[in-house]
Amino acid sequence: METLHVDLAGRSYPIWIGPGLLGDSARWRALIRGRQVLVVSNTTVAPLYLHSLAKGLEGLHWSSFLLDDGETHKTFANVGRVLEALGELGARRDACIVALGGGVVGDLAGFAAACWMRGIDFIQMPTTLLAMVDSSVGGKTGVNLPVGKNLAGAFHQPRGVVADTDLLRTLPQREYRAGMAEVVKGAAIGDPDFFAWLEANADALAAREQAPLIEAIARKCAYKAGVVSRDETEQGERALLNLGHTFGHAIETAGNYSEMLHGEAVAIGMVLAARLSERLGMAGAGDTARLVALLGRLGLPTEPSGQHPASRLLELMRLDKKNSAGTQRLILWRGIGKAEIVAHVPEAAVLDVLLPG
Ligand SMILES: NC(=O)c1ccc[n+]([C@@H]2O[C@H](COP(=O)([O-])OP(=O)(O)OC[C@H]3O[C@@H](n4cnc5c(N)ncnc54)[C@H](O)[C@@H]3O)[C@@H](O)[C@H]2O)c1
Ligand SMILES: O=C(O)C(=O)C[C@@H](O)[C@H](O)[C@H](O)COP(=O)(O)O
Ligand SMILES: [Zn+2]
Repeated sequence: METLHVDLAGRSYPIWIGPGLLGDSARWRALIRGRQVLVVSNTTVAPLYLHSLAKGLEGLHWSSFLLDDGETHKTFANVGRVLEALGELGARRDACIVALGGGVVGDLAGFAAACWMRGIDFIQMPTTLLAMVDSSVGGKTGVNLPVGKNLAGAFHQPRGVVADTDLLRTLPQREYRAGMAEVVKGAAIGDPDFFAWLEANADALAAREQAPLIEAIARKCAYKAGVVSRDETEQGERALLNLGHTFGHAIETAGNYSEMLHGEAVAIGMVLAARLSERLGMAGAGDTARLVALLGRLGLPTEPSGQHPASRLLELMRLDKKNSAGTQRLILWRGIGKAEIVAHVPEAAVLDVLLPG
């Protein structure tokens, strides 16, 4: 098992990564301070794993709330339903939410925890690769709105992250690949050695071999934990974790959150950001080629589907949270491991990379 930490003054928390952690309740139960627990999960994950979690909750006053499955259910209305479930539990300020699921469950349950009585504890129990390497760490919680992705939310850190890698055995292949996009992203932003390691281990990772998989999860989490510890609320460096996301979120929103998975949209978004960096003279074509090749070997898409007009995607990008006073701020790069925040990116150049061919 690997143990990492997010270091925040007075609110530091552990990230545990490895097999058998769901059954190791002696470890994670110590994170629960009160007697009341609401487990938030979904209709796919709960039948697989809620019974194992329940064994560790014996003696506590707990209930569960199950979301319907999918990104389209990461909504404000469902936050309201979780809050109602907390009301039915009679949740006090020392109650705790346990988020058992992928990034949709984790983001939404975390946001509900931030709202109930202005903030109660929650624990992230990620069950997808994407949630283990990214969404469970760092305290970004929230929901989608029809006009844009993650536009309502709060920074609210969990008490801890319990990433039981055994749970990945039931994860569908397409979801596994999508999680790999966020692993590649971490390396592409700031860790060229990790990128080279991913290139060397791409076949083993694509084949879901356990040892390199656990190493990849731990390396990505260590990278993200460092960034979050230095810049919890995205005043600067943390924005780099958005590489590929301004494009990716526009692609997800244009498809009403149902055409493409988050990780797939991010993979395409990173390639578009790399091409834009080339066009602006910041990076060379060789770096884009390495990125495209690695994503391709991991089974990820690297080209937009062409289903949505470039003008529509550009319009959606204008509502990105990183923009200010009419200025498009994007995360671009100077090559592998060297991402930068760039303001005043000319819209014509953005449109150029969005246009097909
Ligand atoms: N907060 C953050 O920092 C952050 C970071 C990255 C992504 N996100 C968000 O995360 C979301 C995407 O998360 P995701 O990729 O985990 O998607 P998801 O939560 O929709 O889960 C993917 C699918 O896998 C299923 N599933 C989950 N665990 C399973 C398991 N062990 N076995 C079988 N099936 C399983 C789910 O039911 C779902 O169908 C997006 O909303 C994205 O915006 C947030
Ligand atoms: O943790 C972060 O910071 C990230 O940006 C991680 C992203 O992978 C993630 O998709 C996040 O939800 C995006 O946040 P947003 O603020 O751009 O909506
Ligand atoms: Zn992401």
